[in-house]
Amino acid sequence: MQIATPNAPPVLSPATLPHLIDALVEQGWYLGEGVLDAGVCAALHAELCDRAERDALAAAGIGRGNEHALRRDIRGDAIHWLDRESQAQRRYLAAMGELQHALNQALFLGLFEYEAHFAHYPPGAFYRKHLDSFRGRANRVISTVGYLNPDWPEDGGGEMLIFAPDDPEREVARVRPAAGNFACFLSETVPHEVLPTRLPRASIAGWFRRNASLGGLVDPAR
Ligand SMILES: O=C(O)CCC(=O)C(=O)O
Ligand SMILES: [Fe+2]
Repeated sequence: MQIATPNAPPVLSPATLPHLIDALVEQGWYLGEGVLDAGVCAALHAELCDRAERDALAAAGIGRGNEHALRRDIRGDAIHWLDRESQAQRRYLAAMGELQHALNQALFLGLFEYEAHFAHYPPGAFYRKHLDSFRGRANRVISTVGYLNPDWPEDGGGEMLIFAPDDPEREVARVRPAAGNFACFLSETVPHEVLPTRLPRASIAGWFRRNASLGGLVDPAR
């Protein structure tokens, strides 16, 4: 049971939950603008910038377990897995716990775990079009992205594009990585991409997982 800070507003406003669930069911993705608490975004942004300045981030790779590989031609961010170290992280994770509960109640998804990392994209970095999970390896079910950048200018770049599940060439939405914005989509079917950023770009990417360990095979967490 998460102990809430007295009088702290919820990080993800409860009023967004019904919209989020409807959008996931109808189109497979949800975008909310200004739905994350500004104070928590600012604290998380400061924490990530501090890590970036201290070189306390790891180059992000693709693939999990033994297949993990660094591919600068595919993604150029640097990451740090959330570890509950700060109050802001604990509040963000508590909000994702509430979201997990709401998704399980409404959609019977059996989500049992959430993993998330900070991501710092230096100028010029991007993440090519991809899916977050592959069919048949039922692990990541729902993806979330929370954006942390204050005052993102129109020409800042770094937008995330979402493509139609049934037509990966058709763009259906794009989100500016401005603080407060939040995206949520089906990990197995929704292609998405991060355009090259012009400014340092901060986000938290996270995934709700189902337990995918089968027949004694270990399912690597990351
Ligand atoms: O930061 C974003 O907008 C999305 C990142 C992403 O797609 C991922 O980390 O899998
Ligand atoms: Fe992704």
